[in-house]
Amino acid sequence: QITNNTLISYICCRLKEWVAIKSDSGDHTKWGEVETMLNMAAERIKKMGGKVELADAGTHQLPSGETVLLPPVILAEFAKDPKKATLCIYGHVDVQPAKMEDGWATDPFNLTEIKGNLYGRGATDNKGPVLAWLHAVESYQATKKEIPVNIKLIIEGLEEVGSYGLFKLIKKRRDSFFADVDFIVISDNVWATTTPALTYGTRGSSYFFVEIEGPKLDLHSGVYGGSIQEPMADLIALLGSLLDHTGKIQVVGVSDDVTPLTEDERKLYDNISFDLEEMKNVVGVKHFLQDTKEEVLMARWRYPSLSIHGVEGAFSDPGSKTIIPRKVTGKFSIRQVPNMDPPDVERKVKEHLEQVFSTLNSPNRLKVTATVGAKPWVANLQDSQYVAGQKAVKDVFGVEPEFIREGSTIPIAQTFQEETGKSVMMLPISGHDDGEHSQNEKISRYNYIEGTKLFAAYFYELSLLH
Ligand SMILES: CC(C)C[C@H](NC(=O)CN)C(=O)O
Repeated sequence: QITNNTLISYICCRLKEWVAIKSDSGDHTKWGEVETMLNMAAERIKKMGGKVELADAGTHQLPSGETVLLPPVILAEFAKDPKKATLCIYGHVDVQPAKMEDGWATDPFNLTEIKGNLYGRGATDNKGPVLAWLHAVESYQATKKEIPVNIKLIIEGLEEVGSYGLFKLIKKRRDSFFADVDFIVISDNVWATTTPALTYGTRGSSYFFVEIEGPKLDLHSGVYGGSIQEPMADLIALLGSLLDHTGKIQVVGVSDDVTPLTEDERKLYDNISFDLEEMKNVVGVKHFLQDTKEEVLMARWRYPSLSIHGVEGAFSDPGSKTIIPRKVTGKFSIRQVPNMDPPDVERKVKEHLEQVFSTLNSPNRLKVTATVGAKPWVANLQDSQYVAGQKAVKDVFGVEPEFIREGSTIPIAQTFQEETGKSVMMLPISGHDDGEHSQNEKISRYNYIEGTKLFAAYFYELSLLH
């Protein structure tokens, strides 16, 4: 007889094993770890009786021009009953980079429980939720209950860099793997508050590399300083031209196509129990750029934003070094919303940077590369999946879910909807303070376990729609 506590320890141990794999997809030289993680997930699904294919995702050209082989994508399915609806679950097992030196309180790759929270890179984004889906399937198997829907899985290892190869794979498998799929569900985002939520929109994203190349070598600033135009100074001028102090993007025309806010949409914000003061404490800021709850949420979810992420090649170690770096690459991204179009945004950004660069009269070389190019996604709230999701939340948590959008990007969401023509819903189980991509990312035991129950209930509620 297995007790509840033993079972919970067991599923937390599984998350510990998954978090221990450093499947950071940001650096292509480390994609071996991503493959290890995919193989581990594939083995787990096989042990559960699933049929697994590690589908070839093709190749990808890096900004450097080098072509690399992509890690495979897991396409899996459990026994099929033609009388039941088929649900396809999407998730990813790659993670963002993480280092102790970034300011983690515990080793990011050693899942550590503190006061009911499980800390580790990928705990919430997205290894925890992927395992929760598998555990929901296993809960039916272990209790010898028929799973009320047919289950398919698509699990990738490059979501955090823009899902390279996945767009083509979905097109290729539209009439085979996806032909009998009725619903697609994704759990790769967070609640807005402590109330469970159903997500009906995510922002898209384009990621930019701005390279400035100057002298042949890094130079001594005492010897050459004052006599050459420094790449870093050019880059700072370019990066500084992108945003004003109110957060408004300065690239001409970039925000022109944003869908206007309707009264119906505005009303959706009234019922969200988002507390501005609490959120200020969670992130540690004195104030947001906007004043009201609605304005802050809209800025995060339904308007575009530009963020500057880093500079490669600049001196960034502790201590001082009197160097003029020869080549620096600035990195920033623009989150996009309906009806913005990533290729159009990318063209406007390149034109803007070239125009500003021309005013610097610099002898240095400018190169701008755009990657990701992920479209925003918005669902129809009348979609029947939302009825099933709403009921499942009520079954498990005893409350009505909040209907929210999400500021981050699930690159493949819109492609799923466009290419397969199937209904897509996001059913998050991650907490609003889980710190995706940040130091001390975590998932609470509560969300991990109750989230598993939510997924099991969702299978049941979905089957009632069919
Ligand atoms: C394209 C991005 C890197 C994708 C990434 N997605 C998530 O974090 C989803 N949880 C993002 O930065 O939005």
